[in-house]
Amino acid sequence: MEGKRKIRIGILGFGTVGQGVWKHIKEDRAALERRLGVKLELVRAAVSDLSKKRGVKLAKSKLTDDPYAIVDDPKIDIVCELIGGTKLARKLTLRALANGKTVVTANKALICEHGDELFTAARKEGVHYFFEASVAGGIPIIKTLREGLVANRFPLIYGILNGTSNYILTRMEREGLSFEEIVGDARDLGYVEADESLDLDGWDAAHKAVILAYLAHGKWVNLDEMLVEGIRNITARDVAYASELGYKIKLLAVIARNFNDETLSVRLHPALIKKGEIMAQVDMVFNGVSLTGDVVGTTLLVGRGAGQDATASAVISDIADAVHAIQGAPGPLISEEDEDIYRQLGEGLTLAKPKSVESAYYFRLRVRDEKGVLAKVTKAFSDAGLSVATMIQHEEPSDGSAVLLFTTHVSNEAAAAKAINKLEQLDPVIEAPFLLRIFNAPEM
Ligand SMILES: NC(=O)C1=CN([C@@H]2O[C@H](COP(=O)(O)OP(=O)(O)OC[C@H]3O[C@@H](n4cnc5c(N)ncnc54)[C@H](OP(=O)(O)O)[C@@H]3O)[C@@H](O)[C@H]2O)C=CC1
Ligand SMILES: N[C@@H](CCO)C(=O)O
Repeated sequence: MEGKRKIRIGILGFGTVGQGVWKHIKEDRAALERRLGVKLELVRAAVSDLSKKRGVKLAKSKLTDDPYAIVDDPKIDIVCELIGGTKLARKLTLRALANGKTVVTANKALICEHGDELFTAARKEGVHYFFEASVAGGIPIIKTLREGLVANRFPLIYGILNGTSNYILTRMEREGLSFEEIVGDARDLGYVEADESLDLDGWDAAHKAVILAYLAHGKWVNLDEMLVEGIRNITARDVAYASELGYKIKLLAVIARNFNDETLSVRLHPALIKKGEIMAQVDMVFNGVSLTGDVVGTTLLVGRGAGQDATASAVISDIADAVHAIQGAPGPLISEEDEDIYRQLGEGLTLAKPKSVESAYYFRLRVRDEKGVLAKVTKAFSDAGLSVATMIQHEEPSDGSAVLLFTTHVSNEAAAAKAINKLEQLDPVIEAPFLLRIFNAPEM
């Protein structure tokens, strides 16, 4: 392989991930250079506040508060966009690509919103845009999907794609705390997005689900066409109730394609999964992705989904691919820039309406503990078209109320919404009814 003897890297953003990338390239430079056959130079990193104290120390000359000094620097070959957000990051990425640089990113929000434009720009400029760290942190899911499992079509991909939510749900389960009591620790560990609603309201995992759906099925799904629900409304009691029923609560992305009627459904919501499932053992900051391919069967990948080191590992793997591409090696086996391949994958595919998505359900109701209440509640379920599978009652002697927990047989979102509406109107129901979906993983 011929090409440059030295590859120069500029980093946009020197926060959790940017510092991790810098630190590991510096610490592991000799081994990396041996493997890649080139020298690596970390040229500069851009930040917004030059005076901020940072864990990874840099000479003053290596930091700039002008990100354009990186994307416009003719000496820099690879730009790592680790700023986050979608406005400035988009501008800088387009500018770096237009300047002929290879760009590596961990920014799932940006790809979800502007992936098409950015892939087109990379294709036009004859460079690559790499994004392994954008989904599931350190798990090499992008490479697995487009290279290792290239022989497959995927009826089902599901998993835990947000480290922050999984960390919070795990500690709620283990320590009985509320999520407000735990989120600060997740922040300190560097898991939480600058805009934490991305993690807590499900958007971050939804962005990742959109990216996986595109890679597997060639279709960009708009977030407003998806069911997206985060973990904010889950109480420590729901976690305990779920446990009593034999389940754990996980924030799950589910990407299901029906190859008979060519519909695709992409959704993201907390779900009860049986404690015995391997996915239920994926705890703390770990993510898990289960891919069912028509050739391979089911493959499950588990690893750290957020945090400095795991994410740096994924970014550096992209830097290695970028070095190879710059040195003239062929690009990825199937790259997102091969738009024809992706167009063909998604041809004729329609998006299932969120209301038609099928699931079994868990309902929590607080009712006045009085005669006839159960009959009213079960009638509401049956009028909505839901069939009850199990029921548990917890008495609250302090105020004479009772908490009723129901699970249902498989139905759909339209029926579940109808049930909520009917239950809300019942006089003995004294608190907003709450539901969660139950996800029954297919046999492996
Ligand atoms: N943290 C994680 O575990 C993971 C994060 N990601 C993604 O990686 C990206 C970075 O995340 P993370 O490192 O956590 O974020 P941080 O908030 O820790 O870091 C962001 C960095 O960008 C810098 N920055 C922000 N605005 C500007 C600007 N206008 N000009 C120059 N620099 C700017 C900040 O500067 P300053 O330091 O001065 O404020 C900071 O150094 C995001 O897209 C995120 O979604 C992906 C996987 C895991
Ligand atoms: N905030 C994200 C970072 C990794 O993408 C998470 O918690 O999963």
